[in-house]
Amino acid sequence: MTETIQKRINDSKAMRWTALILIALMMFFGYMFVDVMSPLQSLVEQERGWSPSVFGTYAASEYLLNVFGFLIIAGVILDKCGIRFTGELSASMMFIGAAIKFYAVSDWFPGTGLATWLDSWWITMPASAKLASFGFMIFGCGCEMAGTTVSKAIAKWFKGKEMALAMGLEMAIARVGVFAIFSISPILAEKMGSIAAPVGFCTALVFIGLITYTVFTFMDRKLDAQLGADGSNETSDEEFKVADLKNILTSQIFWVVALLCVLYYSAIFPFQRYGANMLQCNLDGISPAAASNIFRWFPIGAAVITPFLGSFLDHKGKGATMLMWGAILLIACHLIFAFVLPATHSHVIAYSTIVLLGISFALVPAALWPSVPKIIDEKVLGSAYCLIFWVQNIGLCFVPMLIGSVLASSNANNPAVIAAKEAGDEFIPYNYTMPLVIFACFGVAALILAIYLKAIDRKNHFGLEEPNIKA
Ligand SMILES: C[C@H](NC(=O)[C@@H](N)CCCCN)C(=O)O
Repeated sequence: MTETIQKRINDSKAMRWTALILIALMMFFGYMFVDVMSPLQSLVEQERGWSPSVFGTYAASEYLLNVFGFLIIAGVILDKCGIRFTGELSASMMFIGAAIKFYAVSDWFPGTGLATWLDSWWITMPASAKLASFGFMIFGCGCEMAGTTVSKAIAKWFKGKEMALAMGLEMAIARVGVFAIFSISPILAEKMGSIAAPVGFCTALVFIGLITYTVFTFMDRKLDAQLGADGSNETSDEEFKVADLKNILTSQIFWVVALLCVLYYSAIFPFQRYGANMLQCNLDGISPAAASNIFRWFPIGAAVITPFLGSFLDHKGKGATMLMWGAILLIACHLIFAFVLPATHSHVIAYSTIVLLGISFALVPAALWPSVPKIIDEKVLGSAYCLIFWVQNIGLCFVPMLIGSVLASSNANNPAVIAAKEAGDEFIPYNYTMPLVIFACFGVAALILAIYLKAIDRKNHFGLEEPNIKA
């Protein structure tokens, strides 16, 4: 008797990579929206009166609801309702939040009753900033929930296949989005004569992301029909129970991964906010544009290398070792920025350290996210990703504030800073040594956790050092 083996939609290379492109586009547009206002800080100050501290509050609002528990609920929604519903919900929240922020910075908003009311309390925060922060908070919930949904979707579609390469490519595409918007946003704002133009442009792109994800859901429905699942919890036979969260939270390896994640990313994303200014201060006050030109090799370097490292992980493994090397490079780079760059003012050292940091930023994400399905039961994978993001978001929300205050206090008696402020100079030559040492300390703690992770993997055989594709 001949047995016919039913081919599934994700067995076709073309189909699973098409699925990846469709979901990665949602994240690409999402990451563009996140940073659309980052290069416009001074313009927003001129046009809408947002001071640097208002800008900081607005930036933190992205993570606020997530930190106060939304991401935990998001994990339950993801595991209970599946990747189709949660993806659509996240993309819709991203679009609604984006549209609110667009309205807040548009010329239609000032003079309305809502604007007058919002201006009547907490007067240091303009009405436009309050409403934009509210929109960004909703967008941030959608975007982080989408990030976890995408990881779970890739784990489902690429299980036993090129999973790490697919996750690496998805992250690479998102990083290209950051690079692209840093280049496009100032041009659009200048050409259209308003900060609302790039925000409106990216809001439209976020809507396109909602459409591409919707197309993916039709493909995923087909995969479920082939898997014989009912579509509510697409990948698992067993029903998810909220009580399962207890198993995650009491798992030692979960906490090792979550803490490693928050420590590592706290030395990356918050650094990204200060990086260009740090280069300016250490390279004899080069222009902000010249500093950005050096700094943008960081996300682009990571984008180019991440898929190769993902492919390496698929075929050769060594995930825990990659995490260790990523942390070692992170420590080395921050120490070079802290001590070698201020002493040498060398552009060659600046460029090569940025490239090294890009390699680190490829090593850790490429190894970290595909390792989660190896240590966590599939039916609670969504909750596990969300809980890791939750712990990480706490760091991303508060570390920039910590770094900002350390930068201010460690420069309080800096004569060059005092003189520049007294002279009313636009450029303030801050000394970044203390914040950079803090970033390096995060790296040291992440390294210790990576070494520990490798040890418990060796003992418990989680397979972190094993390839995803078995020959
Ligand atoms: C996949 C991973 N994403 C995250 O860690 C997000 N929780 C944070 C994204 C922050 C963007 N402002 C990554 O991008 O490596």
